[in-house]
Amino acid sequence: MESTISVEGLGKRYGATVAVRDLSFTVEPGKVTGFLGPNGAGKSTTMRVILGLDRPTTGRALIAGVPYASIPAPTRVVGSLLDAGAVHPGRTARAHLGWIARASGVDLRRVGAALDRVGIAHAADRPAAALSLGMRQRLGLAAALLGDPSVLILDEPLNGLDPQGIVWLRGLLKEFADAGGTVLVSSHLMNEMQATADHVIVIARGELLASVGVAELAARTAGSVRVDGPGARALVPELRQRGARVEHAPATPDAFDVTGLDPLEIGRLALGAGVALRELAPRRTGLEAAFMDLTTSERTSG
Ligand SMILES: Nc1ncnc2c1ncn2[C@@H]1O[C@H](COP(=O)(O)OP(=O)(O)OP(=O)(O)O)[C@@H](O)[C@H]1O
Repeated sequence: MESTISVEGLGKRYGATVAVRDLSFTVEPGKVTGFLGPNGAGKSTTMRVILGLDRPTTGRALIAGVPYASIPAPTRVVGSLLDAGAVHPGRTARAHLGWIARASGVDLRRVGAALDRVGIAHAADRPAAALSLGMRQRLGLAAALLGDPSVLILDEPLNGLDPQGIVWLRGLLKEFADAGGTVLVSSHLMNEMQATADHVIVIARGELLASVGVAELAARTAGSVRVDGPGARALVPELRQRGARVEHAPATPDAFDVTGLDPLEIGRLALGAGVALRELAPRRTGLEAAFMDLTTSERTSG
């Protein structure tokens, strides 16, 4: 079954703090949707409301057309990971999943498969307190996948994963989406989101800033290129003349960050000027630069 998440005019207030205001967006099946925003933007709050863990002050959030609380067997429709620390420290990974399976009417035989799928079968009988952060994150993912859901809602699932783990999770999410699943995943790692997400929803101060395809957003903003070499300074006037923004890289004698020209154009210019470079490398990806632009202008205008 394919399930869309729709957030409609959502508002959430905690006393005097407005965590989310009039937020509307949809998360489509068949795609990985990144959920981005600075600290305190309201991402976790929105995810908790979608999962029925927090009551909205205004508006609503629906999964496949109904609120989470109205889904008859929710773990079979929605898998979630909000806080990987939320495991009883004395309970083993296997017992933790067994407990969730029993509580949600999932066949206990799925536990072993889920442990295998997230790569912690070898640690299945260790108490949760003896698992590393990355292993607890994988256990949380196993719990999310246990009911074979069509929707995944994951809050910062990359936290604590090693580079292999990050690549593994990227593959898992893409596969899940390719099979028609709906994925909403928050992260602060822009490079990773650019590699993983098809679509991003960007919020700040509880408000929607953008809901857009990753490629489109990344293309809107050029990333910066680090240009470093003993004679690089000589290139600066020419770079500026061609419309690039050039900033001296902090704490370096000869390095500059150039925005608005691609590395090949800069390389040709250096070649023409006979300037040797030790570094000519994209630094910020388009998504990271776009995120900074979006959230910084919001901060200064707000
Ligand atoms: N239970 C709560 N009680 C009071 N204020 C809260 C509560 N939960 C969240 N807030 C406030 O709501 C705002 C949004 O927080 P939220 O955790 O949703 O942001 P976030 O985008 O997930 O941030 P981060 O990237 O830091 O995890 C913050 O100002 C936060 O302090």
